[in-house]
Amino acid sequence: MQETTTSKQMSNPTTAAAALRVFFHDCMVDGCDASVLVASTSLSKAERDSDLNEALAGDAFDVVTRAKNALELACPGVVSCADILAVATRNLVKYVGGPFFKVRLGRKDGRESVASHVEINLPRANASMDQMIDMFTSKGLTVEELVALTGGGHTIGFTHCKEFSNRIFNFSSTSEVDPSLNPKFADRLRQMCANYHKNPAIAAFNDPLSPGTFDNLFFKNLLNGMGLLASDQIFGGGPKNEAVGGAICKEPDGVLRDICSRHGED
Ligand code: HEM
Ligand SMILES: [Ca+2]
Repeated sequence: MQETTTSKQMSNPTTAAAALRVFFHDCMVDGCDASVLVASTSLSKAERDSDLNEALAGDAFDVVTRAKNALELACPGVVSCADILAVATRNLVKYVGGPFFKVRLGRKDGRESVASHVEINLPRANASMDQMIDMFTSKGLTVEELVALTGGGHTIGFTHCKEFSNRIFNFSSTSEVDPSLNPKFADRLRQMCANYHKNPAIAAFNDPLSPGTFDNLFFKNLLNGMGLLASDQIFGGGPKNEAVGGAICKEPDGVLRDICSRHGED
């Protein structure tokens, strides 16, 4: 397993982010049961083919397939794809600088994969804070976990221009770009995405300062107006994001404010 994940990451450095997002999209929809890997049939449309999963990167599916093939040869019918996805993601996150943690095994692969379950369980880039909180707390995750997991997810990987184009082109009748964006960052994004209609594959780094490393720069970016997605920037709080109706740092109870100040200070 270790060998499969390491060699895949070395040959395709986008694999870690790909797997982490697929794991997130799997777990949020009917639990971590690998239902996101299941293919559609003529009778039913699977999660994989829902609109929200359209851009999941092929490297993630490939690394699971490779590990599954190797494990089936060694011990047929023992290790589930759900466990493989969990362990592969852990290994890959560690490889790009993240923490090591033990993964408890024994997940069973789901028999059901229903495309319509995706939309109600996963947030989009224009989700409000309340929608994100509702989705996470309905799975037993706290608000702090929502922020930590999203910061952990978006410290690596890419986002296609269409996910944030409304923030950099024709934002409102008074402003071309979202005022919560750092103006220089917005300029760079506008140049990069100028032709995104013609070339929808153009994508920007989620964390422009350290795109391939798992670290806490996501949080520092937010404080500088460099959250790529509107949903990310909501977590930034502070005066810059009043326009998008944040902010987690402004909560009076102190708990949420701690998350921002902790990451903003060090
Ligand atoms: C909670 C709100 C979240 C929203 C609205 C959101 C939304 C998005 C969107 C729109 C993209 C860009 C997809 C594309 O253009 O291809 C993306 C990428 C990504 N997300 Fe999230 N996400 C959220 C939370 C998370 C969490 C909790 C994780 C993991 C723990 C995560 C991991 C990732 C990763 C790794 C990528 C990059 C994928 C790649 O480069 O292949 N996200 N997310
Ligand atoms: Ca990073």
